[in-house]
Amino acid sequence: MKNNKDVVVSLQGVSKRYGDVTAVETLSLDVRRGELLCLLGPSGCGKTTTLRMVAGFVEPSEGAVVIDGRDMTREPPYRRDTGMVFQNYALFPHMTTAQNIAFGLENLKWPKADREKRVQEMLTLVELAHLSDRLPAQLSGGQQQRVALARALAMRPAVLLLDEPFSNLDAQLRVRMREELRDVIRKVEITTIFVTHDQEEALMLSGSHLRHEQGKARAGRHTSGHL
Ligand SMILES: Nc1ncnc2c1ncn2[C@@H]1O[C@H](COP(=O)(O)OP(=O)(O)OP(=O)(O)O)[C@@H](O)[C@H]1O
Repeated sequence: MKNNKDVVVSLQGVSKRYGDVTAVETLSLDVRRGELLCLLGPSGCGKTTTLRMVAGFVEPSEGAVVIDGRDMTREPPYRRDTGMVFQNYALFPHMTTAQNIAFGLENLKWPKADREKRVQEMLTLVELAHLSDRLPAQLSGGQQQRVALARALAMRPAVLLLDEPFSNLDAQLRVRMREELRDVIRKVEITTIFVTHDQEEALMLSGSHLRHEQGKARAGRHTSGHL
């Protein structure tokens, strides 16, 4: 039997409607601690909306979003203990690599020395220590993606959320970045939800731990299990 303490994210009958459009319909799923869940499906099937409901950027029309056992359905993003990497990275253009990574830490009541130490740890993790003073415009796409990942992980969130993070990269770099991301996720052992429309990407990232959510995101229509 599943131990509920192991469930980090639980979507319970979650729907989202925009007027006549139903983006997500009564979706229920659990993500356990340390699990990497790929949401895989064609454009428009509701993957991004699902991820945004977990992050708190979109409020469900129905259902509940439970994170670490607490009902977060009506809570704002900053209270949810999630870190998100967006398709376009959403880095602050006027801030250096180190400043971007430090951004979320400013709101924590950590001593300055601890914050600086954490930024250094993150720079090392994503191998960007030598580029810590560069602005995003002076970085390659892959490097920007790594800054976004480091920023999302810096606050030690319970859940890492990734929305097609490689979509702006060329094919060769995409493959390399997938491997890097998989290594980083393994190293920090973080619970992760990854959105993609690319089956190869989903398979490569989740390996033997693929839980496959394909087609329209609806309860009863998604298959779940390990491939
Ligand atoms: N703010 C919005 N207002 C109205 N309709 C929306 C809004 N956001 C999403 N939708 C609709 O909801 C459906 C699901 O969108 P969503 O972005 O979640 O899909 P997706 O699977 O992530 O697609 P993609 O892979 O293209 O990003 C689509 O039909 C979309 O047009």
